[in-house]
Amino acid sequence: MNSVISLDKINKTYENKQVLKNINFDIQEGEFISFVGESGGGKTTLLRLVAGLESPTSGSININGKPLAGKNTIARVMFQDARLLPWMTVIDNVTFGSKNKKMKDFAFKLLERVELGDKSTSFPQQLSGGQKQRVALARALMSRPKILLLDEPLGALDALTRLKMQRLIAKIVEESNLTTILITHDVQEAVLLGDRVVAVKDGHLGLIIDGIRKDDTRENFTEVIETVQDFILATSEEVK
Ligand SMILES: Nc1ncnc2c1ncn2[C@@H]1O[C@H](COP(=O)(O)OP(=O)(O)OP(=O)(O)O)[C@@H](O)[C@H]1O
Repeated sequence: MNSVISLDKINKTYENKQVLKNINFDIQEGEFISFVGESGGGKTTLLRLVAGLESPTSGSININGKPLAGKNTIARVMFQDARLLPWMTVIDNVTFGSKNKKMKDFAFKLLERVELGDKSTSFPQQLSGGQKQRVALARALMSRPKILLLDEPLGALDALTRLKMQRLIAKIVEESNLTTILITHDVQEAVLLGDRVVAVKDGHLGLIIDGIRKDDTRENFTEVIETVQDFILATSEEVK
């Protein structure tokens, strides 16, 4: 199988602080990888490198076998805040204001997929937090990316909305065969959504474990969550 994302001996240093340490990791097409771990462990930095928003201090990132130079054009990022433009309607936020008929038709389809078909002419301030994130998801899908990078996108949502969004993201990612990286502080979310769950420890990929999407018995689910939680808690104590 071909790796869509391949990280080879990645190091990243900020102002003498080494944030990522010799990261080697391959992600296959259509895989969903969850990164969890202590705050400041380097998860967002890793995601920014894959997005091409920053470069590694050393090592290489290959996307579909080619070295990444500059912005990753087949990836889109979704953040904790939806970052919608308040003066534009929902549909214009998705099309970036384009009046092109084909783009608008596609944007409408995407809004239907995120169950917001009836909100296309609303403005962001008329939407709930979950609805805003769904617009952000539709906007991320507008350029038909192959890679979706999710930086704690559900972090600000209430528990029930979060559960609904998790299901929606899982469905859309599966349908579109998107290769996905999710950063989350929620271990349950990481295990539920991820084909693999990676606990990031002090700049290293500490624990790598299969999620439960393909093997979902309740017993296994609890076991996987506990393993990840134990690892993260042990990590925090060591760091202190
Ligand atoms: N642009 C920057 N300049 C200097 N230091 C930075 C920069 N970006 C990140 N860092 C530092 O790198 C470390 C890792 O940050 P990063 O945001 O990747 O961690 P994280 O695991 O995503 O944390 P969190 O879960 O809190 O978002 C932190 O110590 C942070 O202060």
